[in-house]
Formats: sequence, structure tokens, C-alpha cells
Amino acid sequence: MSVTEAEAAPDIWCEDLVRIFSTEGVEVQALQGLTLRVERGDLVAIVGASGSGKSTLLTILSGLDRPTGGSAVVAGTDLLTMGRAERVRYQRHTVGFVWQQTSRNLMPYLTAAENIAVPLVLAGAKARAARVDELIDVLGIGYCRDRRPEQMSGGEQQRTAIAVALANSPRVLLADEPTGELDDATSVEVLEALRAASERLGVTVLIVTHDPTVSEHVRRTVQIRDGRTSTEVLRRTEVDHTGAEVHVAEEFAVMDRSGRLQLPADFVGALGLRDRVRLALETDHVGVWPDAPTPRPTAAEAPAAATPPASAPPASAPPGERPTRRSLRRTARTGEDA
Ligand SMILES: Nc1ncnc2c1ncn2[C@@H]1O[C@H](COP(=O)(O)OP(=O)(O)OP(=O)(O)O)[C@@H](O)[C@H]1O
Repeated sequence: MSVTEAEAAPDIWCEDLVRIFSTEGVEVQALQGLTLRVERGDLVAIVGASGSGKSTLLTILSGLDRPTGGSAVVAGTDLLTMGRAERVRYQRHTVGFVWQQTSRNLMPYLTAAENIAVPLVLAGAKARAARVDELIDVLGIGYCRDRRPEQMSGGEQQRTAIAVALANSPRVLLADEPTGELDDATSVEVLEALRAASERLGVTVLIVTHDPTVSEHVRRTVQIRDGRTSTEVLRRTEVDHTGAEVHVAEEFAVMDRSGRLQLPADFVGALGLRDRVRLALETDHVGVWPDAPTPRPTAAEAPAAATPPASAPPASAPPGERPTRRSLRRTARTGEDA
């Protein structure tokens, strides 16, 4: 790979990632062909219900676990093939980690500044004092510099933990429920600290969370369902015709290389889609209909489309009604393999 190619490569790239756990003869597919691409310097939240595979993904990306199959490359390191020595280097220099439990991130008998210096000492880094000062400034914890964790609030401890994780200048910062033990106001402080780290230090940040409010503080939220990325929400700020700033959130379904995508649960529920659905390829979108005999829709009733709602095409008739517009009709199965 040339230098230019390496610079253009995403910092996190997973394709068809599979992790199967076998316990007492029972297999659990925690990741079932997950695809994820995170560009350098991005700040992304991964959200999903309990058991959807978030922690499994994070444990693989942190180099603590190895996937069963697929591809996973982080900042140029292939996680499926890396050896033991490379793994130590990877965990020390390529990725930083912040855990949910504030107590797990910091040594209780050291001050904030001493905690931040620990990874620098272990890595034999030079100019340690200057790096500690820089991180204390970026995370806004100057007033906690000489305090031990028990003398800090949960939010201050997490901001110090972020500084510790960033000490050796990792390319990627992984945070597992970093606001899980915090109240709303303190959560916002921690999320803003992660955003500052991303913007001022150029680090790529991946936050795994249950907390729906986290999505409001990141540009991109990826939803995991049943071990696969299912939908993504992208947020941006626009200026409307009156000159006012408006926040726009657009939801997309994620499609893998084989063309598989998960319809959002509310789309499936709204039309009672189950087992098999009818598909129709239109010139600019794909229509999806229940398999059951469909009553003729009124003008106000639009069928579900597998394209993003924000750019949803005009309503079209169910299969069989306007044959001239259609070049392909199929029946597909919903459920596990849809
Ligand atoms: N070591 C393991 N052995 C067996 N099954 C496991 C193991 N780790 C995870 N699983 C299973 O894999 C699936 C995904 O688990 P995972 O912990 O990744 O989900 P999660 O989205 O992080 O959930 P939570 O939000 O509750 O932490 C679950 O069904 C879980 O029971």
C-alpha cells in the first residue's frame, strides 16, 4: 500500500465480521457478518439493544478477542492475522480504551497528572511533562491535576481516563459506555471532551452505548441489530432560507456487499411484513410489499421503500398494477436471512 493509499484508508474497516461463541456445545453468533467503515478523525456512536453484539465488536477492535471470520483492519493493522508482539504494540500505540466503570480506568493512589503519565512511562516516551500538560488542557481538567480519583467527580474521572487513553497518541479511541455511570449533565461534559479530543488531536473515536442522547452529540450513529449494522443516522447543520441554523438528521439502511439490508423494525411493524415480501425494482428505488393479497391502496397510502425515508420516491402501485414501469419482480424472505 502506498503512503497516499494508507492515508486514504479508513481507520476502522470491518467486512463480513463474524464471531461465534461455543459454550457447552451451544453456538451463539454474536456477530453475523457485520460491516463497518469509520474514516480517519470521525466521531461515531454505535448503538443497539442488549445482546446485539456491541461489546463483542469493541473487544475485537481493542485486540482483546479474535473474530471467527471476515475482515477487520484498524489503522492498517489486520486484526485477524496479527501476532502476539504486534498485538502488544497495537494495544499500546494504535488504540486507546475507556471503560464504563470509572474505577477501572484510573489507579486510585495516583493523581490525575500521574495517571496520565503512566502509559508514557511504560512506553519509554520522551517529553512526558509536555504531553501530560497538552492532554490536561484538551480535556479541561487543569483544576484536577493534583487530585486522586476519589477527590474527583465521575465526569472528571472519565475525562482523566480519556487523557490516559490518549497519552501514547493512539490513532483510534474506543469507549465502552463512557457515560453509563453518569447523570445527564455530566454525560454531556464527557461527550464534549471526546469531541474535543477528536477535533483537536485528530483521533478517530468510536463510542459504544445504550444511551440514546449520545447520538445527539455525534455526527454519525450506527445501529447494530442481531450482530449486523442495520441503520445509520447522519447529522449535519444547515442554514435555512431565513438564515437560521437547523439540525438535520437523515436515516440510512446499511447494505452489505451481498445486497443484504435490514428494514427498520418500525417499517416492518407498520406493514406487518413477515416471512416473505414482494420486491419490485423501479427505475430509482426498490419497492417492498407484504406477500398477503394486498387491497388496492388509496392515494394517501404509500408502500414501504427500501430507500432512505428522506429521499423516499413517490408512491408506486403494488406489483401487478402498472406492469410497464417494472423490469423485475421478486418475492424475498424476511427474518434471519433477509
Ligand atoms: N464469551 C461469550 N460466550 C458466549 N456467548 C457470548 C459471549 N460474549 C457474548 N456472548 C453472546 O453474544 C451476544 C452478543 O453479546 P454482546 O455482549 O456483544 O452484546 P451487547 O450488545 O454488548 O449487549 P449489552 O449492551 O447488554 O452489553 C449475546 O447473545 C451474548 O450472550
